[in-house]
Amino acid sequence: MAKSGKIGVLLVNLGTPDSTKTGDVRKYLREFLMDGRVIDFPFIPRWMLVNLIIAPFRAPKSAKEYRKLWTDRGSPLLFHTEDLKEKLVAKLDAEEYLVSMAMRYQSPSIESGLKELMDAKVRKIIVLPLFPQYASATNGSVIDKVMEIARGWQIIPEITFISNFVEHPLFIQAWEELGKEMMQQDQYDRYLFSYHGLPERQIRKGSVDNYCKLGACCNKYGPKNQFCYRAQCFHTTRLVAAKLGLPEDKVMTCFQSRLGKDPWIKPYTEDVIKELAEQGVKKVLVFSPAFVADCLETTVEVGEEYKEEFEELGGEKWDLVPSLNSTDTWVDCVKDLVETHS
Ligand SMILES: C=CC1=C(C)c2cc3[nH]c(cc4nc(cc5[nH]c(cc1n2)c(C)c5CCC(=O)O)C(CCC(=O)O)=C4C)c(C)c3C=C
Ligand SMILES: [Fe+2]
Ligand SMILES: [Fe+2]
Repeated sequence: MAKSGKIGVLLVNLGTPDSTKTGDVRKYLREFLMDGRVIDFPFIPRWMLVNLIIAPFRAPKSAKEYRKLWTDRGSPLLFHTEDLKEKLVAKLDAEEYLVSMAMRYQSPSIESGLKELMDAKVRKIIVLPLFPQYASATNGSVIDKVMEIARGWQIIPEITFISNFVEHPLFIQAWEELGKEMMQQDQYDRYLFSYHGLPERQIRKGSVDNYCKLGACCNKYGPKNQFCYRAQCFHTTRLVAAKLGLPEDKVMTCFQSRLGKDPWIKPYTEDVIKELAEQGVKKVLVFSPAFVADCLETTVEVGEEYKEEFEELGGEKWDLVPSLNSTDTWVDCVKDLVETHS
């Protein structure tokens, strides 16, 4: 029998507040941090921590940060994801594919993205969480949410989840091209790859047969640690650095954006900045390849706060490689991911 209907594609990024008002930032933080895959505590302690401590105290501070980031088009995370979707639509066969876009938290919701696809009676859905390295807090959470929604449908079409795309050649090439452009303009003493951090506990919980010890084990990426976020980050660094021909002793991987007092995966970006300054390093180029779109964590945290820290400690140049956003090679990467999972 001939197949009927298009293939639906759902692109999902993390989410961002609806505006920079403290109330909207608080609403966003509450939804985000009440996700049991993000703060992986039992419900009551999580509720108390989020609603009595983090949301009330962090919201005004975060709102200020978001004001530095906001543009005429709103939050970069959101508009870059919209641009990515539009460019993907232009490259895919319109007879075969229908693309929608959603945010895991706030708007547009995953419910609305899936509804658009289901209303068009798609025969299959491909879900692409826009996080290159798998983490339960991000990719896992998107998959969980889609399954929760699909549970309520009478007919559940075939659904394919793309778990991660850390090794996709076009993902690596897209970073190579952006890095090259920066390196044509200046020369650097060190190349820092700063990824979003995760609580160490979350890596241990996902470690198969207790393999991951959060040490040198993560320097290799293979079947035994294929879901280890830390190992995938180190692997990304190696692949991008090799493509750019960067000398091994000038490349470092580190982890940013810690929240709370529990240990997060190391080395911490703040510590590495201090070490570099102590060694007399003057010029640093920073990649943030856990993010596919510029956002608070790249533009403000890396591009402004870490830069200030480095310069206060004697550094002279701290440049951030812009994110993939909706650059051509990245759009080609997403197109290829969709077509190979069709
Ligand atoms: C690589 C992707 C991400 C992982 C893994 C991740 C884990 C994670 N994040 C928090 C807490 C916060 N993250 C915040 C912002 C934020 N996080 C990501 C991506 C990952 N998070 C992005 C793209 C953004 C930026 C969103 C934007 O609007 O630009 C924030 C909010 C900002 C702030 O108040 O500082 C928090 C809080 C935890 C706890 C966690 C893993 C457990
Ligand atoms: Fe985060
Ligand atoms: Fe590991």
